[in-house]
Amino acid sequence: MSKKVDYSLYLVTCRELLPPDKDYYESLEESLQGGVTIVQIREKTAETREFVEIAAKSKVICDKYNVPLIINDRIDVALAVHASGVHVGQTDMPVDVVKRLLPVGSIVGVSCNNLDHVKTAIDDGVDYIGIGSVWATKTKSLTSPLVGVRGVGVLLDALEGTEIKAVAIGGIKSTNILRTLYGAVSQSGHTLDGVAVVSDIVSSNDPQNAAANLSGIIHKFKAQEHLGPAMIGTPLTGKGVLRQALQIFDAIKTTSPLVHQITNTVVSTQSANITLALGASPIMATSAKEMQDLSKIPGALLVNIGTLVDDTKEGMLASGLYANLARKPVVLDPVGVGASQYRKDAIKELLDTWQVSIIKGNAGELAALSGTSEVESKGVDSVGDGFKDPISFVKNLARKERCVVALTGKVDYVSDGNSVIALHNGHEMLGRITGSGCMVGSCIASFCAGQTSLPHDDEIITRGFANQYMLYAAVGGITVFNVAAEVAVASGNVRGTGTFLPALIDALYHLSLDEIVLNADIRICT
Ligand SMILES: Cc1ncc(COP(=O)(O)OP(=O)(O)O)c(N)n1
Ligand SMILES: Cc1nc(C(=O)O)sc1CCOP(=O)(O)O
Repeated sequence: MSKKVDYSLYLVTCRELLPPDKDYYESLEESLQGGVTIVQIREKTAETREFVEIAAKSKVICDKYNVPLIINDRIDVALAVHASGVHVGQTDMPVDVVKRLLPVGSIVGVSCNNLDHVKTAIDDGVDYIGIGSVWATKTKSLTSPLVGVRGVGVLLDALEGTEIKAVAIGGIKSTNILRTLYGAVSQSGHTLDGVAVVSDIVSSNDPQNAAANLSGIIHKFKAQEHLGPAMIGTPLTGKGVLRQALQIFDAIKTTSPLVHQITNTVVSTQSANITLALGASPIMATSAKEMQDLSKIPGALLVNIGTLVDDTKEGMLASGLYANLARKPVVLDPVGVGASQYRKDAIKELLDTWQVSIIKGNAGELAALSGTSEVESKGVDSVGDGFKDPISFVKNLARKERCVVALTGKVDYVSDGNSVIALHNGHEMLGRITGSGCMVGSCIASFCAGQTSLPHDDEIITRGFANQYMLYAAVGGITVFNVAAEVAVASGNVRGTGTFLPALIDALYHLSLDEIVLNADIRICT
């Protein structure tokens, strides 16, 4: 039976990281006052006597706050101070020996970096596992590969059906804790029981505040967790979704929100023009150096990897992180992700670094992103007829990535992990010009920016970055673009692909609410 332990904010101590003049015990007590729920004493250089002395004094402080004290590696020290348990690594004393030596009821935790470690930990019957390192860290030199946020989810899968708890460790700080909590999720929706932190608390001059900051984020996350991946409470209707999308369309026209777009060099100009035609305002900055400043102004961020280079990737990584911190929606267009290992690695890094609100891609791109070979791609194009069951595919991917997913094709499918909506508008001319998919991304991002001026249901918006409007934003962005294509061709001004693009921009510029209502074909699948 698992012991009742609150693993949510797990402090691992490190005297070497204390700020100059900061007393170790003072720092520990302040951390506890800030909301640390479990403490591990990790002394890598102390002599045994000193270790025992530190552990004994720390135990008195932890007892005052009714917080369990764990000892790193040293069973003798744990026994000497009557600690609540021990944490061991893969090369430390084997768990069965640890369990034999410690009093019954002691907490035993083990470090895990891969699936084999987790399987052994299950067989050994540990109480919790420490999964790491999730992010890069300067606190210790790592000998195993980084797990990455989404990699933690894979290890959580292996814990299904057990009562073993899991914390993530390594490089976790206030700037990435939300992504860590959100992104580390098993296929059935299990999330971390907590996060273990060293430097973000220990090296702070104000550890109480540092811990309180982390604790606040964890509690908010845990409070929303039971709400599950679904973002819309009431059953959807095609008309209802259209009404919401039109509301955003109207908001774009009246507020002209700024949309930050880091896109590819092939489509940059036409993406900016399509954004302007819709009524929003584009900003196409790419340098990592200005991302913090820029995150404050735009209503949404679009990241499109069509012509990815290392410098732009740095900008993308930074922009998403700052957008997350500013709670601005992030739209990801994984253009041609299946084409090269470089793109696959980049998408993994981006999705491990920030929480995305909407992922939009064709069947080949989304297949590559999700790791299935069901649909192949050729360059940036999808090959073949797409997924056998696109409805289940988008729903599952939305649940896995905790965002809205838009699968584009002859019919477009949009899901928030609960509902799936099929969009039947569009024209075959869109497939004959370059960048139509990228322009759809700009339209979706404009809708994401447009929704910020609308009144939000507080309870639902706090579910994360993908609030209830994200589904409508994806539907709205795709629908207006596709309806504009139909209107452009019907106008009689299109003589070929050369005249189609300006006619499309014109049609979008003049598109009225009535035209959208008349033409939009939005169907609820589930
Ligand atoms: C909660 C938690 N997880 C992992 C570790 C790492 O432990 P270990 O592998 O034993 O490495 P060292 O801490 O000994 O460097 C941990 N301490 N706590
Ligand atoms: C102690 C430890 N164990 C790790 C593992 O991967 O098992 S990473 C790590 C250090 C974590 O420190 P910080 O929060 O400062 O990054």
